[in-house]
Amino acid sequence: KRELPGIPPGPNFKPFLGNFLDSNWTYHKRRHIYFEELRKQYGPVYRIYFGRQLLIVLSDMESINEALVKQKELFSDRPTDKLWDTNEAAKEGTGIVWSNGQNWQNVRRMALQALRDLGVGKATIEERILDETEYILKEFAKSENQPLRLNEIMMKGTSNIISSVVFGSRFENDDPEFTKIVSFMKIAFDGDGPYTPLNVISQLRFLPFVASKLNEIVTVIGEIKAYITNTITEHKETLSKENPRDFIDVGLTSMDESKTLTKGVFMATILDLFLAGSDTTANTLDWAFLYLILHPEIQRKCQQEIDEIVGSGRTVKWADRHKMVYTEATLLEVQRISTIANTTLPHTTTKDSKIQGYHIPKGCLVVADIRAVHLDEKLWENPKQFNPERFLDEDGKIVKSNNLIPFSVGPRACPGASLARMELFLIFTNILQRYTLSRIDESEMELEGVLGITLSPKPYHLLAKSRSS
Ligand code: HEM
Repeated sequence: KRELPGIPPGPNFKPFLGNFLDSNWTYHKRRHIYFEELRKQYGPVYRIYFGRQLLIVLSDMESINEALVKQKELFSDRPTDKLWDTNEAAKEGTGIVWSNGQNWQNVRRMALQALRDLGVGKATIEERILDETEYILKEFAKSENQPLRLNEIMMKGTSNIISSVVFGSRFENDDPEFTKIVSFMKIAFDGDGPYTPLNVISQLRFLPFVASKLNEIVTVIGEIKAYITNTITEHKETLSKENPRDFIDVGLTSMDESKTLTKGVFMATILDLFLAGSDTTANTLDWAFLYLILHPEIQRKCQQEIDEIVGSGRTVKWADRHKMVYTEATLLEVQRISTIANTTLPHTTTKDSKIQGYHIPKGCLVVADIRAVHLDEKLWENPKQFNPERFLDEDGKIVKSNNLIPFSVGPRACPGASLARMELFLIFTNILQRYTLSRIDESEMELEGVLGITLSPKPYHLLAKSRSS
């Protein structure tokens, strides 16, 4: 119970459990509010104990930059050895999210290069996103004038975009295998992620209830891996190294050339792209439409801009975004105010260091509280108010802000940011071009959010009315 001298301040804690009961019980699904309270009490750099692990929370731009950018060599590792569940999942190799050192650099570089070669930021990926948007719109058409829940539709859409980038094909929305994979991802993201009680008391895994849940997870991951293995086998037979069709082709080529990219690492990387790329983007869209329903005047302004710049005769394209400043500002404001990744994933320190004068010991856990930066009153006027205009200057141009960091900063920052931005813009605008969304039940429209690995809106229904009828 004796603390190291000079470490950041923080709340009282219990032996063995640390502050676990507060973060997981008192603030169940509301850890973001717990962090908000702690920041008020202890300032922007504070500590809690997650079980026996010291966890440092950095919750202003200065401390985040000081750690993740200025001391990036010390703060860019993941605490793979300290988290029981990730250790378990990584038995056959880690992908991008949970690798460290040279292995991480190699696999991250390979994935980024592959995404670039396959056309993220270029027309190829745009076509895949627009194709998938048409399927999303078909789901809207099926539920016209009936209560509609966006989350599953968006999850299937964003997973299918990753699928077409990775496998070169999409799943049918009513394919039971696909529905199972998507609901598994949803369950995983609704859980506590790195804050799972198993990381405090790993023996909990022997309780029958927990053991059967873990077995279910192992079974679904096994099925996903079997699917990936089959797809890899099929791809091998038709592979042309000069013309990679998708991520699997790029991976197969790199596997031949590099020893670090083993089959286990490649498999884990594909799982990472699905897990990190589907729920995050789907959730941001879910928030975006919730805010538009609550602010019909902002929805109208976005639609007016779409009508003016594109009209109704063709789909909205990525190149249109330069002229659609109000819509761009609205999407930036959604990312600021909802901050679906309320904190970064856990980082760890490879040496003792100092942040804002505090001692940060080697091997502790560190997270950046992105939500705290996005709601910092020193950086934003009325931060809890939804106001796209804050991202527009007097000449109606977009104001770029270094304080908007939904994808984190430093070497661990999200490698999927370009893909995500493209998806957000194309799906958001093409839906608004064809549908007007409105609220059904006011009591559902809560903005506090429910925290799993990401922060999602409390499930809500909306009404989608075709603009052409
Ligand atoms: C709006 C959507 C998204 C948001 C807000 C988001 C946000 C983030 C954040 C905050 C991190 C953690 C960075 C850190 O620990 O410092 C992260 C990591 C990551 N994201 Fe995203 N992300 C999004 C979409 C995507 C997409 C579409 C992909 C894949 C194509 C993706 C792949 C990854 C991967 C692989 C990592 C781990 C990076 C590493 O450890 O080196 N993300 N993302």
